[in-house]
Amino acid sequence: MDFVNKSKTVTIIGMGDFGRALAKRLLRFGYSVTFGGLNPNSHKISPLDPLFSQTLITSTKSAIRANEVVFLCISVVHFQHFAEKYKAALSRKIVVDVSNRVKDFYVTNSNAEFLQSLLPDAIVVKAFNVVSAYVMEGNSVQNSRVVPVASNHSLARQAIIDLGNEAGFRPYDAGMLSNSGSIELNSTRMFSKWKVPVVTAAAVYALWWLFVAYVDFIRKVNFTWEQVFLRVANKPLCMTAITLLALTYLPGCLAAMYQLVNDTKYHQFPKWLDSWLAARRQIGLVAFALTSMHVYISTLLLRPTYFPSWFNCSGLAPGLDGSDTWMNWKGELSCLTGLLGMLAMCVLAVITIPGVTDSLNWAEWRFLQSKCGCLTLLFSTGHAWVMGAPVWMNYISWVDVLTSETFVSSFLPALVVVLRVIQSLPFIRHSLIRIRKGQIEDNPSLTTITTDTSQVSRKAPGDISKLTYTDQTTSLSEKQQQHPNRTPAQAVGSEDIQGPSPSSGDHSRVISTKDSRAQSKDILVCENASAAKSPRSQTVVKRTDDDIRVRVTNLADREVASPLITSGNESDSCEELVSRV
Ligand SMILES: NC(=O)C1=CN([C@@H]2O[C@H](COP(=O)(O)OP(=O)(O)OC[C@H]3O[C@@H](n4cnc5c(N)ncnc54)[C@H](OP(=O)(O)O)[C@@H]3O)[C@@H](O)[C@H]2O)C=CC1
Ligand SMILES: [Cu+2]
Repeated sequence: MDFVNKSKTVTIIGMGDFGRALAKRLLRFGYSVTFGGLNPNSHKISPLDPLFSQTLITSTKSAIRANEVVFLCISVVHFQHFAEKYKAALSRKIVVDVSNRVKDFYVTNSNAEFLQSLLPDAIVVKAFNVVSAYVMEGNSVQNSRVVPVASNHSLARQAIIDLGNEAGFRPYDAGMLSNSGSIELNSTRMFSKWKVPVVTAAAVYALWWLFVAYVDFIRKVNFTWEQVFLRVANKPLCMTAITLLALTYLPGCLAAMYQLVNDTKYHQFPKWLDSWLAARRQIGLVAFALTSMHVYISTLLLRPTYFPSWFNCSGLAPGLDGSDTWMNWKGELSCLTGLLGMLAMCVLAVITIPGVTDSLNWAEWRFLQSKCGCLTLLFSTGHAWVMGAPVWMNYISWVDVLTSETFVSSFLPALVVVLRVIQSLPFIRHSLIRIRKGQIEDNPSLTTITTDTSQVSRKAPGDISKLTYTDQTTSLSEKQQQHPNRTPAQAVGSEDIQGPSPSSGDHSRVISTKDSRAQSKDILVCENASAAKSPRSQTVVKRTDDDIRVRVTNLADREVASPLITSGNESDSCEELVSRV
């Protein structure tokens, strides 16, 4: 079987929306397509479309025979019927399963594994199910979709990755077919990363609403009910935005504190902190959306009757049109701090757009994230304080202060600012830099193992967030999502951790563990799992029949080591670890 598809010919079974869109994309990139369908004579392919003029449309059987690579663009519901009929013809062919889950049609594990069980002699590859027919058909290949490709056969997987690359996608090796379950789930699960941030925002907004209702309608009556839609609703909106902003930067401070307390970056964060770090991007974007709304509403209402303390008036005959009023320092400074905060937030939001993220190098991205984040917090807190501080001075009791909306809502952001200032003090900063560098003295017994994904069940990018990272203030899962072609190790700039690699496109999962028996600077080499040799050699590469390999290294390579995922015990030796992997 020729896995290098030099002839650039493929078969597509199913002339529905997806099959046609896929054919168009492949034809555009120089492939020849043979279509096979149930009814080759009644299909929706327009003979007038010049793209399809050279396309052969034939019976399913002839189409399968025509090429080594067969895209199966039919619903999973028809798999069984299809397989029964064409099992023999598909023997030793690469069958690409593009299907997504169908409600009420139950399959164990995944559609792809179901198909593989129906076609045991074929090589099933899961790919392209994350791309919609609409996107597939589109002309634009800029920012094209990241496509996970999974199969039990590494050469077939590579052939489809090559094809995806040629067709303008960003395919990546997603390991074994057993990972198709999460690939299929990730492509149909709705807004899974947004649920917690949105629910948190709604809960915070509801709490601030209750607070505002108590302060402005029960404790004192400051507004009429007619103003609840904009003027009053704008208050909890602003308070929620600033709280979410603080919640975006607080976990970074907590992570730094955790590292300082443990004096190492190689301790796993608690699970809640891990999830919180991974959700920062979404929380920040929700904060940005609410801030934008707050700015629009405030601009609509910006007049002396709504914000009397922001304006001076001549005092003679205040006109209804505000013609004899002008903004005082408080009004001007509130607006300025608010707008500067919004500007910094816009920069933060823009750099989360994948195209922009890709155009920045790691240093630029980190600089903007960190500095604009700090500025946003400072300006937003300043905005609340400019509005509130002149009033706080006149308060006589603590109850007044504690029922001040500006004071209460700016408490958390101010705390984050203070934490960040403390963490930037020279002696604390140096400790953090030392810890994050992962110096050898840190933990001289540390061992890192990388394994090829075909060995361990590799997670799709969405699931990589479940692995631990200790990457300064930036979550690995975040960078992994932004650079899905990088392995977790690569995501922190450790390209060479994989050592001598026969196929550079392979992705690795990094597992760390402690090896109390490994001596510092000793690296264990094993040509295969059962022959762990000298503890003073250079690299560990295990190759079995296919492409499975393991590399064990110790702290001599640690400056390129990735954030760590714990597996194994204190007492495990390298040999045991290798044999277990
Ligand atoms: N549409 C999309 O955006 C996406 C679709 N997918 C997946 O792609 C697959 C196809 O989807 P889509 O194109 O939208 O569906 P359609 O219903 O538009 O097309 C399905 C096609 O499959 C044909 N077909 C059904 N059974 C067989 C069979 N036994 N042999 C040959 N052909 C058969 C149908 O033929 P006939 O018309 O004669 O019944 C029809 O042309 C699905 O598994 C879906 O999950 C994945 C990602 C996105
Ligand atoms: Cu405001």
